[in-house]
Parts: sequence; structure tokens; C-alpha cells
Amino acid sequence: MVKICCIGAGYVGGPTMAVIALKCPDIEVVVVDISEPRIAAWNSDQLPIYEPGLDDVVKQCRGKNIFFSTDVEKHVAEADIVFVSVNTPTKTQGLGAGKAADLTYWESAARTIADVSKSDKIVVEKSTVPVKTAEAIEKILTHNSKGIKFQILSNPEFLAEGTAIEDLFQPDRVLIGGRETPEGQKAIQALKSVYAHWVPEDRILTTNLWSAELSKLAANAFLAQRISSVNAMSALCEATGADVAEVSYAIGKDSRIGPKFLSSSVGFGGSCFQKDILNLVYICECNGLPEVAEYWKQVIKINDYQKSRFVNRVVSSMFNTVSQKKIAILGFAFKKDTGDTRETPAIDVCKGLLGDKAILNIYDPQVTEDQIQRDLIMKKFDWDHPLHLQPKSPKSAVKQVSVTWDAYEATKGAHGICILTEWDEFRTLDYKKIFDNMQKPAFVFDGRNVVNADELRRIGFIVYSIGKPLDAWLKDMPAIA
Ligand SMILES: NC(=O)c1ccc[n+]([C@@H]2O[C@H](COP(=O)([O-])OP(=O)(O)OC[C@H]3O[C@@H](n4cnc5c(N)ncnc54)[C@H](O)[C@@H]3O)[C@@H](O)[C@H]2O)c1
Ligand SMILES: O=c1ccn([C@@H]2O[C@H](COP(=O)(O)OP(=O)(O)O[C@H]3O[C@H](CO)[C@@H](O)[C@H](O)[C@H]3O)[C@@H](O)[C@H]2O)c(=O)[nH]1
Repeated sequence: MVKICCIGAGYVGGPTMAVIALKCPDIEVVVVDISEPRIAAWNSDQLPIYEPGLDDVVKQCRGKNIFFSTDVEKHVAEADIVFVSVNTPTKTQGLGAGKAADLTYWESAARTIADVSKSDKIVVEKSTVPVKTAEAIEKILTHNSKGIKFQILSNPEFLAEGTAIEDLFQPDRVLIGGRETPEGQKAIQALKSVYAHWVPEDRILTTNLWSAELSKLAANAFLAQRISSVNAMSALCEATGADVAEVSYAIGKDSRIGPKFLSSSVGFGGSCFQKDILNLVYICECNGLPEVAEYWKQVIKINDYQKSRFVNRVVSSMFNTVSQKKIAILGFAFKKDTGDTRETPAIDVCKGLLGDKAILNIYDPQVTEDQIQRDLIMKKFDWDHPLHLQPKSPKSAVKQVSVTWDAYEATKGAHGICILTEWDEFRTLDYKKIFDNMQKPAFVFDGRNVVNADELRRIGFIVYSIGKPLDAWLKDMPAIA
């Protein structure tokens, strides 16, 4: 029986390995992590991450051919294939701070593999890493190998949170990069045969190592660039009376452009897009390509612009101040169907409103009060002074923020509502009831274009929808940045 060990039981390691275990009953999978609470949660009824369909998959194979453990060394030693799916965040200190990927966790995992291995292994890069990382990992492994042979493969993950199980069941493609040597090709075939249990052959692409590593960064950069492009258009739509949804639909009908990933929003979030583009920017700079770096940096600049544009719109619409005004925040996660708040645009929007002394009442169906408080206390990265960054650990809660477990409770007595995540339930709320319980004039700022603006206007709301023709009220308010 082939044995797989995955180092890192996070958003990628957990779901990916659960699906491999489900689809490959002849393979034994052990997911290991240094975090005891995480592993305890994977072994309980309350999994550490919320992902539709995940509970069901885990229940079907946990204890049969998938196990979760903190005994990293034992399971790495026993495995034929070791996936490394540890976090690779942006560096916050030292050389490349604010841009380069922090490979501390990766390096530590590689050293563990080198230390404990007693048999040949295939080591699979599942984490998103800078192009050429495999070369560095190879060096760590071969310098400590005691004669054991390692083959490094790059097998980046393309799942999106909220649809992880669907994406893993039916991936657009699986990408495997390896050395162009007979041993490298053999390793590629071994990993291919794992995925071939359920992924059609023509969807398993094989390339050299560097192409696979770079394709992951390129895919995220292209996806994020589409969102920044449509968000840039949304500003022009508001200025001209065009409707961004109509523009997206019209351009998406061109088969060369395609309809997906063209929804204008308050900005993209999530743990990947910003981090991976910064990483790409850094790699370009290190390779003497400042123009290319500048091109990709613009994707992030527009994203930041979109978030501050939204905050400015809220403040300017409400008579140029939100000081001591109660604002209901509906949605805090970076997208629907996840409880993940990493880099969520809600953090910047809330901080912007708090900066103008607003009082926030936040509701998200999947995010806890503790998480929201931690996110709002965390200091934002200072781009101009990267070396001065000190990620603060939370000392006390942000006083002007309260968290409720109900949208109606959050909006009671509010002057305005900001919709920051596209949770389905926000489409079907009883907005008449909400309106009756709010201060007047009552505002809705829809950062995800989920509400029917005309219906809400009929109720009496003043509505701002991203990239849509403006209310007469909003047109009369002072111009925004
Ligand atoms: N989240 C996504 O949707 C997504 C999608 C595709 C790719 N990725 C990439 O996959 C990687 C993992 O992302 P994630 O969201 O799963 O991260 P995560 O933070 O949820 O999980 C990483 C886990 O690795 C563990 N870990 C770190 N060092 C370890 C070590 N030396 N030994 C054992 N365990 C260790 C951590 O405790 C943590 O539980 C990143 O490189 C990310 O860019 C993420
Ligand atoms: O038209 C769109 C599509 C998305 N978003 C926003 O973009 C962000 C990212 O969304 P999405 O890409 O769906 O989720 P992620 O889980 O971040 O997945 C991305 O990042 C992963 C990590 O690298 C990759 O594996 C996935 O392929 C890639 O889609 C979210 O804030 C979305 O609300 C928009 O604003 N408009």
C-alpha cells in the first residue's frame, strides 16, 4: 500500500488529503501538523475549517485510510510520498519584507524530512512557493540525505475556498512539474497515478519544475488582475452612468474574455492573491525586471484604491462624517461560504470607518467575535517603513466594535449598512423590517452588489451599489477621492 504523508493540516492540506483518501482507498494518508489544537479539531466533529461538503468527505474515510496526527517525524519517516502544504506567508521582517515569501515553515519541514527519512521519497511542493524553491529544497535534502534519494515535484493547488471540495473533485487541471531526468519522470508518473484515480488523464498536465512553480503565481496574478480591471471600470461606471454589471456581461460574452471572475466588488481578499502577487513582484525585481514588477504591483494598488474608495463613499454620503454613527457591517469573511478572514477587505473597510470614529456592529454567519477583534487590532503593514513593522498581539478589544449573531440585531438603530461579503442570506433579508428599525435617512452601501437596489429604494433606503448609476442623493454629495 502506498503511504502518503502531508505536512500541514490547513485549508489546503486537510481538504486535499481528504479527497485523495476518499478517491484512493488503496492509499493510506496521514496528515500531520505541529498545531495540536488543529489536529484535535480534525479528529473531532468540529473540523478546524468551514468548507461545504468537507465534513461528509472526512467522515467517510477518517479512521479508515486517513489519519490526523501531531507525530510529524514518525509519519514522514514511513511515507513514500510527502506533500508539503505548510503556510508560506509574506515576510514581515528582514530582506524582502512586505513582498518576499517567508519560507521558514517550508525550510523547517524540509529539514524534518531530511532528518527522519530512512527510505527514498518523493517530496511534493503543495504550498505556493517562489519559482526556483525546489532547487533550494533539493539542496537541503541532498546535503542531509545520508545516501537517501529524494525527488522533488511541484504540484501547486488551485482550489478556491468555499468551493474546495467541488474544485478537488473536478479540477480544471492538475499540474505536476518535475526534473527532466528518468528519476524525475518516474516520480511524475507515480504522482500522476494517484490523481488518475479520479482525474481524467487529459487534465493532468506535466511540465518542468520551474514552469509548474511559476504557473501557480501566474494563475493567481491573472485572476486578481481581472478583478482589479473590473473594479477600475466600476469607478468609471459610477462617474459616467454606465452599469458595471452590464459592462461585465457584455465583455464576458466575448469568448476570448469569458464571463468568470468579472464581478466588481469592494476588493479582493483571501490569503493568496495579495501574497502571491507581492511574491511575483519581488521575484521580478530580483531578476532585474522593474517594469514587469511595476505592472503587477498595480493590481494591488487598484485593490487598495477600491477599498478606500468604498470607505470614502460611505463617509461622504453620510454628511462627510460617521463619527459616533452606528454602522452595521454585514459579512466579514473574504468571500461567502468560508469563515476565513485572511486579508478580507472587511478589515480595511472597518478600520477606515473606525478611523472616522464610527461605531460598528458586525455580523458574519461564520466568523467569531474573537477573530474579528484580533483582525481589527492587528497593525497593517507599513509599506513605506517595512522594517518598522511589528505585528502587535491583541491586548484589548476595539471598543467601538460589537459582534452579533444576527443581521437584524446588527442593523437595529443603525444609520447605515455596509455589505462586505456576498453571503446568500443577505439577498433575502426582510429589508422593510430592517428599514423600520434604522435611523433615518437609512443608507445601504452594497460592496458586493447582492441587493436589489430598486426594491430597497422603494422601501426608502438610500442605496450605493459598486459600479452602478448613482442615486440622486449620492450624486449631490461631495466628490470623492
Ligand atoms: N488557502 C487556500 O485556499 C490555498 C489554495 C491554494 C494554495 N494555497 C497555498 O497552500 C499553502 C498552505 O495554505 P493554507 O491556507 O492551507 O495554510 P494554513 O495556515 O491553513 O495551514 C498551514 C499549516 O501548516 C502547519 N505547519 C507549519 N509549519 C509546519 C511544520 N514545520 N510541520 C508541521 N506543520 C507545519 C501550520 O501549523 C498550519 O496548520 C500556502 O502556501 C498557500 O499559499 C492556499
Ligand atoms: O469576480 C470576482 C471573483 C472573486 N472576487 C474576490 O476575490 C477574492 C478571492 O476569491 P477566490 O479566488 O474565489 O477565492 P480564493 O480561495 O482566494 O482562491 C484563489 O486563491 C487560491 C489560493 O492560491 C487559488 O488556489 C484559487 O485558484 C484562487 O481562485 C475574494 O475576496 C472574492 O470575493 C471578486 O471580487 N470578484
